[in-house]
Amino acid sequence: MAQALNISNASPRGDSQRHLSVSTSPTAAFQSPLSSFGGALAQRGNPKQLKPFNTQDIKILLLENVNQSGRDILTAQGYQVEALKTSLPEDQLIEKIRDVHVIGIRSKTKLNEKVLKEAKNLLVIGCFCIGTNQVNLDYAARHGIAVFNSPFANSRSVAELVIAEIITLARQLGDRSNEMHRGTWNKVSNKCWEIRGKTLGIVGYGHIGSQLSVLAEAMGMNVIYYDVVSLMALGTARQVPTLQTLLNEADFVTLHVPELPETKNLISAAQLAEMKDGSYLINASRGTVVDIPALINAMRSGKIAGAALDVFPTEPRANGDYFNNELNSWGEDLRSVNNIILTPHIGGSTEEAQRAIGIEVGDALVRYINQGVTIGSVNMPEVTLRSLTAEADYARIIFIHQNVPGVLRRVNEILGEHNVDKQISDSRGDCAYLMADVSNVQTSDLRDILESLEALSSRIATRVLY
Ligand SMILES: NC(=O)c1ccc[n+]([C@@H]2O[C@H](COP(=O)([O-])OP(=O)(O)OC[C@H]3O[C@@H](n4cnc5c(N)ncnc54)[C@H](O)[C@@H]3O)[C@@H](O)[C@H]2O)c1
Ligand SMILES: O=C(O)CC[C@@H](O)C(=O)O
Repeated sequence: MAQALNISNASPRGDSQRHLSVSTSPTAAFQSPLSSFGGALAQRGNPKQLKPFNTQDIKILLLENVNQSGRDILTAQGYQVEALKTSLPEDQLIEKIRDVHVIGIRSKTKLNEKVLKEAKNLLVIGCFCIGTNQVNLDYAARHGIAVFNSPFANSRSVAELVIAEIITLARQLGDRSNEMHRGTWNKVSNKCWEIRGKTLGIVGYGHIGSQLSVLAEAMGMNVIYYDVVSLMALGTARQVPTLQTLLNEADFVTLHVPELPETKNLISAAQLAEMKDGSYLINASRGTVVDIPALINAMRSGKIAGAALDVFPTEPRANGDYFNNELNSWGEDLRSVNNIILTPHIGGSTEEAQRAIGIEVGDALVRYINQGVTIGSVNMPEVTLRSLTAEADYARIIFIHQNVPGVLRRVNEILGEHNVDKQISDSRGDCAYLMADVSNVQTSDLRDILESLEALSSRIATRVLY
């Protein structure tokens, strides 16, 4: 089995050095020729396996109860996988992240600059969810750390939850059920409605919003939507030109936008005032999108007849933790309002969605670790090459570098002395990714190539796979 992987990674400022030569240990510096280069894996006629390292040296930390499907894919590769059920407090996260090559998270773990600065060996981050707002994507790209997510595997689950919430709010089911649990019979129809013929206003008509549109029409609702880009309407839905138009016309407003500076408090006192009297608000996007104290006021005044919140600006770290004023200053006020459904960020939490996410992100991580393929990355250019042929003396060179003029000329000077079979290069923002498959290279050639590439001032990270 081929055995040596060299990954070295330095920040553009040169303040961190990361070397990985895992014929013995992932943290040992690269020194020796790649001893088993062109070994048993290279069989003529089959695609070559780009797994030139001892897979058991790759250390992976999975947090927040990543689904078994993802864990299985990673452990089947032979990687060392540690899986924890919760997120970690920042100090413990920093301790752990220093040691690992891969981290898998969901929505709670904040991989900000402070944490990522400590992640000297980190190659890749897997977000086992849709949202990637919890990761500093630019910092990661500038340090050669690719980030992957699962862009739509839980969209249907969220859309179904919202349908359930629309009916639950329209019929005040939460309050009736709570009363029965307390032993009180309260048979009322006052301000309980059918949803047929009502207007649903969808803010953000992406993967979730558009799924929801189809389901809502099947229930007899009229659908309007507002999005910052012009998007094809499904069914008989209608795009409206402004958020205000949507708020003025909708009986139910549901939010499906990403967490961005522009979506912070997208719904605050002024927007709630624009909504129809007795209308409903649903937020299963991100907690920062709604100004919750303003919502509490609007519900207490009767302006808003009901709300469903699945996401909150600050969410507890683990199951069993309290949702109270220590977490968010308005926690107890929110809990006291009538006809409000509060759920613990479970929009995407179904068996189907979590299993699909585990497979999608697990596969993307394996492809990146073993082959350097970035298809699906949310912070790096998306680059792939077909598999190497099974020749013994082929290698794949990966050069992640700053996107500045003149780099390709320098790289081509280095690689130009060898037989480059295929090469691809792409850039995204400040980061560029070059992948080249070279043939007829000996181990001494590879060492020279590596040393020359690493000497380039534009270098962020260099990998050789063979
Ligand atoms: N509650 C959950 O468990 C759960 C599950 C999945 C996703 N989410 C959240 O839902 C969000 C939406 O998911 P998606 O898959 O539909 O995303 P998406 O990227 O497919 O769609 C988002 C849409 O919002 C639009 N948009 C962006 N800024 C806007 C603005 N200011 N005003 C109006 N429209 C705007 C975009 O143009 C896009 O069409 C995710 O970013 C994630 O944060 C939550
Ligand atoms: O599973 C999670 O923690 C996040 C779910 C959802 O918000 C997502 O972004 O996919």
